[in-house]
Amino acid sequence: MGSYTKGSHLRLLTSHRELLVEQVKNTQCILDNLQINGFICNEDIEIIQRSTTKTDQVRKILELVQSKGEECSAYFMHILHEAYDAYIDLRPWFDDIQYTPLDTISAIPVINTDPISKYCEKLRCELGRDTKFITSYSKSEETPLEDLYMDTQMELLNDRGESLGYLQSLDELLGDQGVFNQQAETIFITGDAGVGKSIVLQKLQNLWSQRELKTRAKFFFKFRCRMFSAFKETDEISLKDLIFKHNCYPDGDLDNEVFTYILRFPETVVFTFDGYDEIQMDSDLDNVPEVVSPEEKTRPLLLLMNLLCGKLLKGSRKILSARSGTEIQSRVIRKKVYLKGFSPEHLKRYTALHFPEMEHRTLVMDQLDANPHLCGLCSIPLFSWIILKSFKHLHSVYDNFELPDSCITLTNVFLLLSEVFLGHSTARPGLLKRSPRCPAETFKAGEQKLSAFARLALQGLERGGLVFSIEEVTSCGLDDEDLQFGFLRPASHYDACGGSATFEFLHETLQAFLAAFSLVLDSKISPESILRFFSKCEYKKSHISCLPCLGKSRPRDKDPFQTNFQFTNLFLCGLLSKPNAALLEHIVPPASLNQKRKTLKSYLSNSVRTHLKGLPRYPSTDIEGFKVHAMPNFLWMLRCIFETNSENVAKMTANGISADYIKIAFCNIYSADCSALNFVLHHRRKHLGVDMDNNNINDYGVKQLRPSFSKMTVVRLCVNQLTDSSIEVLAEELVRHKIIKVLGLYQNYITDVGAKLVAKIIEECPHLKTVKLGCNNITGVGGKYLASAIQKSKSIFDVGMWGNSIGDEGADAFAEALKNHPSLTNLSLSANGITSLGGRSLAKALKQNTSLHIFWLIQNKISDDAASEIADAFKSNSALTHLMLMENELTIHGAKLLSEGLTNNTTLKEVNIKGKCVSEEEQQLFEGDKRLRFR
Ligand SMILES: Nc1ncnc2c1ncn2[C@@H]1O[C@H](COP(=O)(O)OP(=O)(O)OP(=O)(O)O)[C@@H](O)[C@H]1O
Repeated sequence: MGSYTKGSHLRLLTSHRELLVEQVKNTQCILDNLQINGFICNEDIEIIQRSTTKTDQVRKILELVQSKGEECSAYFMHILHEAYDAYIDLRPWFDDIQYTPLDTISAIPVINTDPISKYCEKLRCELGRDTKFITSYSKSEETPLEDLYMDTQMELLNDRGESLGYLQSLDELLGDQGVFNQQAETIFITGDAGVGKSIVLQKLQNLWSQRELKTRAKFFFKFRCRMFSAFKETDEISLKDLIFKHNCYPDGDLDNEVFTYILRFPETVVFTFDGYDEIQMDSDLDNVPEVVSPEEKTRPLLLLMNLLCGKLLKGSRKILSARSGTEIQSRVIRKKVYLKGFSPEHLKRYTALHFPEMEHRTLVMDQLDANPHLCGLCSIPLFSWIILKSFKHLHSVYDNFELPDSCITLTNVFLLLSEVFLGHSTARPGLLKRSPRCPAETFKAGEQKLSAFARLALQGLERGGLVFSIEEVTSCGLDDEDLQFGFLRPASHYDACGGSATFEFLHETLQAFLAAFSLVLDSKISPESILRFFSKCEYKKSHISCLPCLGKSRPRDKDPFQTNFQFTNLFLCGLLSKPNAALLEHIVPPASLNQKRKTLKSYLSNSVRTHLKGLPRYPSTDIEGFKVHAMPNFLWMLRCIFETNSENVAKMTANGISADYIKIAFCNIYSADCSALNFVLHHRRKHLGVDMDNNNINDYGVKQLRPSFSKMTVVRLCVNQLTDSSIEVLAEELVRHKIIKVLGLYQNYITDVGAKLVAKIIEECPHLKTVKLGCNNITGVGGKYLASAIQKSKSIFDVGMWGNSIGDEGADAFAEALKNHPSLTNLSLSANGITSLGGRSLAKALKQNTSLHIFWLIQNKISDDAASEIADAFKSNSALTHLMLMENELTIHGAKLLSEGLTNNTTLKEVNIKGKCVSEEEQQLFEGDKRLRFR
């Protein structure tokens, strides 16, 4: 509506009367404001309150304000608009009518006297304050969330872990997109350590506090799951305690109106529970004893379980986050979002946020571009943050932007962070730039403090603790001043259930790093006992099944610290690696370092050997030979071997895979892991097929794998966010080595540019049998390149193009390829926008084809116009066994022609034209023809 004319408010109230009567629940706030500002008197209020129901009262109020004229009507609307939470259900209406108050009206104040909205306001205010900054390593460095937050890749998954596409904005998180279980109420966010689960929740909370989240939720309660393990065993709390005592208290709510409202309208409540993996418990969401009453006190964990299962406060929305690998029954999950970190494009934008000055940004970007492994690490936002902060540090200390080594490992990243922390505190003000210390000097100078932090971290890890009391901190030899280093920060007040101050490490991965440091630094820790956390990560034989990593095996074995142990082991490998010896020797006696290194290497070799022997073997369907399925901690083994930098262990691993094919699909591999994979695989003597489908590899990962492509006969990289730049690398390598048999690139971001490169691979690789290119962005142009290459290939057997858009132009080209093709047996051109025009060309080509057995053309636009040509092809074609034409535009007329055509053909087993264009009665006409199918 925008600008309001005389009488327009009056008219609006008349035309939207029913909506207002239905949506306005609180009359008191309206009456209070109308009275305070002299629009109505006591007598008016008494008359209105004589009506017994709320809807009648609203009707009376509407009559009254309209009878008082335009100004009163305008002010009435202004109240509804300003008392935001009291009338939150009207927000879409205000958007619809594009409401803007008149200047004269907006000058009249509105007080929100509704106790519910006063509480909402308090919640918004507290949440806004708590979520304003991204915590950093020192108070002075804290950055406003809005300055550094970037949406990451948020993939929706179904209950089988299959992709349902990506969320475009955080608003969609609470929406219906991707819901696979309407009955369940918990939205599950998962992802690796440091990928940004907490930050996503923080952003969501912050948006809600600013009223920028598209939701009608009036209440938003945030919790960290670790709080539920922090209670004493005997502690009992009720739902009311949980939200009021442990979150936000409703001031002056003597009549308990807020809680009563929450119980009446649970759908107005959103809870976030961050870090479910941090909970130490033995409970199973399947067998949760019911807490019947919201007032009843019970064990806090039980309360949480009941909320998540929807047994308590049914109808409220819950968002739960946990690290990947944490299992929760699908029954409880409404939808699942998997965070995949920064894409290359995100990383560019994130770098720009850190380096607003063009000159610096370019220097940093150049270094990143030259180092795909570093970029791979940067796809995890936490590592990205550390690396970019370190760049800044290097610049401030040494006046340059160069990182020390071209192949920087995760251990190096954390060493750099420690150097920054130690450098901050041991720096002599004003002298820093003129006399920088080298890393060894910085570590030597900070050795004592580093040991103290490391001791504390290890103690925590051993007792399963992430939060430390001040007594624990001081008993390790750390004082108040040491808190300024940045390693530790005060723990959020939600964790301290009323107790005294507590602290936590900047991030759990930093605690894991320091714990590993303690294992190396502490001379009292024997070489054998540095291996203490490996045994906690070993997988019991009974859990080894044929399922891939994200299958039904229980990777966590109920230990909430599993990934922290894995990280500690990884950092131990990194710290004891040869390249880091030069630094470590300044603070650890070389003899001790050597002994520990030897013990670790021999352990690693043995466990890799045992692991590889135990891998289940199956006959491969892609190529001749046997296939092994990697087990969940195979990836961690690879990571450890890479950190150790031991070529011997890598060689042993590569050649110890006693199969022709390894499946590491659905293993949570991200781009930086490809360096580890490559570190091992490039040592392989024999050829190997590698199935890496459904991971998070992207272009950086493919670049890292470059040397290993010389060994690969199968390259499966489906669903990995690859663009044409990956295909460039693949084309160069695969064409150079010419051993490729199977190339899987389904569901990536390949365009015609990439299609041209794939065509080159098809043309020049004489053993290539299978190419899967479905669900990319290939048009007729790319289709032509591919078809022409397929035409020339004598080995190609199976081609999948499902879900591109090659259209009739591409279909014509494929028709040419089909004519007299010697080997192409399976082809899918489904969902490619092919009309009868293309359909006719393909049918004509079939007359001259003797190789194709199965032809998928479903979900195209082929109509009866092509039917006679297809039927004609049946006469002369004697190779085709299955023609799949489901969901095209064929009607009864087409069906008749096809049926007649079939009488001349004995090879076809099925022609399927299932779709909406032939009615059930019409289908009955073909009952005698078993080969023409409609379902
Ligand atoms: N979307 C983002 N935008 C900007 N920075 C981010 C983003 N996500 C994460 N970060 C950076 O990474 C750090 C770690 O993120 P966060 O704590 O959310 O990870 P997490 O997935 O919860 O890790 P964990 O499983 O270990 O708890 C943040 O403190 C922030 O500096």
